[in-house]
Amino acid sequence: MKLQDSVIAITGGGQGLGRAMGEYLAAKGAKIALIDLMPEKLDEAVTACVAAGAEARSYVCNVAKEEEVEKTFEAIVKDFGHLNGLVNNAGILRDGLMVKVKDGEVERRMELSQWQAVIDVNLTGVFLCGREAATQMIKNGDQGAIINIASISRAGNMGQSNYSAAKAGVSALVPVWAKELARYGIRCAGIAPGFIETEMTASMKPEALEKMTAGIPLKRMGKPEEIASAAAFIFENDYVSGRMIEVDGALRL
Ligand SMILES: NC(=O)C1=CN([C@@H]2O[C@H](COP(=O)(O)OP(=O)(O)OC[C@H]3O[C@@H](n4cnc5c(N)ncnc54)[C@H](O)[C@@H]3O)[C@@H](O)[C@H]2O)C=CC1
Ligand SMILES: CC(C)c1ccc(C(=O)O)c(O)c1O
Repeated sequence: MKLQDSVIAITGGGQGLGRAMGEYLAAKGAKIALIDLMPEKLDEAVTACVAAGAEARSYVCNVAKEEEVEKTFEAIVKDFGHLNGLVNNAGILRDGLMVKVKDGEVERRMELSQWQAVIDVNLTGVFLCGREAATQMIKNGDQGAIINIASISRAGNMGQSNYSAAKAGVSALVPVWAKELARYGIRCAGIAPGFIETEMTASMKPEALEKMTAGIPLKRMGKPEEIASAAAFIFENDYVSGRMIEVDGALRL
């Protein structure tokens, strides 16, 4: 698929990896629909995509709300005329151990609300956006690809019952959708990033950063552009489908 003039929707596009992917794909000529909860962040990200050389629009939407997601994808096709791709990137963290023994007593540490919040956004949100993107693409006769952003934590990371379960789930959806949607000319693939340089890691203490990077075989965190270039590769290579790409500097948790 050629990125030039393709229409790509990106959830969680207001900041971080979503914004970086928007700018990268915009520089390759794609038209970008950025979806996020935060209007101010969306405005800044749209300006950055336009500066990178492409048409871009923003859509305020909670990916965990079915009705909002349906309206958003209808609006994207109405505004741009087409939809050729989706990056399911929006995600949140609410880390915590499941249980802990304190003073000889077993305490429940991960609240159901903490579990549910992450499942709602990181798993249900991916399902809803994938379903609506596929619906609009098929109705409109548009071919293209859906990319699910997982994490190295999909293999199971301590303190991340909710997050690891959701990221394993979105990875499992990749071959399911690749098989179900191939007949409509829609591919599906995923990216599982390791630690990537973001605003959060930039604000970490140097000692903590050093300790974290020391455990990565490549001895550095990834850059947002390195995730964005993996996304561009998936969109541009028409024989990539049903698989995960791991971009993690060879780290294993
Ligand atoms: N930063 C990292 O090192 C890694 C990130 N990831 C994954 O990459 C993705 C992006 O991560 P970052 O850019 O670091 O996160 P971030 O927190 O900087 O950005 C996430 C964006 O998603 C938006 N968002 C959150 N909940 C939403 C909802 N319900 N509806 C719509 N938008 C919502 C936020 O407003 C924010 O703009 C996530 O799925 C994350 O799990 C995976 C591995 C490593
Ligand atoms: C534990 C993994 C590598 C990780 C680290 C940080 C974030 C983040 O800041 O969003 C993640 O989403 C992760 O999956």
